[in-house]
Amino acid sequence: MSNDNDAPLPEGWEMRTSRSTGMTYFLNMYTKKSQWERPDAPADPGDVRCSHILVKHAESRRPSSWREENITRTKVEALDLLKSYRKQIVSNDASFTDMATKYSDCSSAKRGGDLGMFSRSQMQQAFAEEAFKLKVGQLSKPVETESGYHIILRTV
Ligand SMILES: O=C(N[C@H](Cc1nc2ccccc2[nH]1)C(=O)O)c1cc2ccccc2s1
Repeated sequence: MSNDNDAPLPEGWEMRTSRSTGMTYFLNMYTKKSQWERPDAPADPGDVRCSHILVKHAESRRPSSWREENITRTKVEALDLLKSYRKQIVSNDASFTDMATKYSDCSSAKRGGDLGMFSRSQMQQAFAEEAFKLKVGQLSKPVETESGYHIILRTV
């Protein structure tokens, strides 16, 4: 995707000037991530970018993660745990990115929960359905897929 310098920045992004170097950089107001490259506009209006927090349980498709080799919690325990994380985020006691990095059972935890850009067909249907309903910056309620329970933050 060419970086058209006249195109408006995608929603949620701001252009900043580095105090130390005077160089222009770009800051995503939702993920608080900054980068030197101008962010690409969504590859096509059908694509979105989301971050998520996943809590797996014993009946998850793959009941294992970087956090826990053998996940034994029940579905009810997983949902309760995820709701407690969501409450901390909504009450601003913790940032989404920190909570994803610490607690998400998805390998995207290493990227603050960021899944990158995706189209509807690229993610499990229940996940995509909720993700595409979100406005940029909006946090979903808990969503169930075969992987477990997720909360989804749309960032682009
Ligand atoms: O499917 C993945 N990870 C699975 C868990 C999982 N299941 C999902 C279902 C829908 C959306 C995200 C999901 N993540 C795992 O680690 O067992 C992905 C990891 C990553 C990492 C970076 C970018 C995309 C993806 S999709």
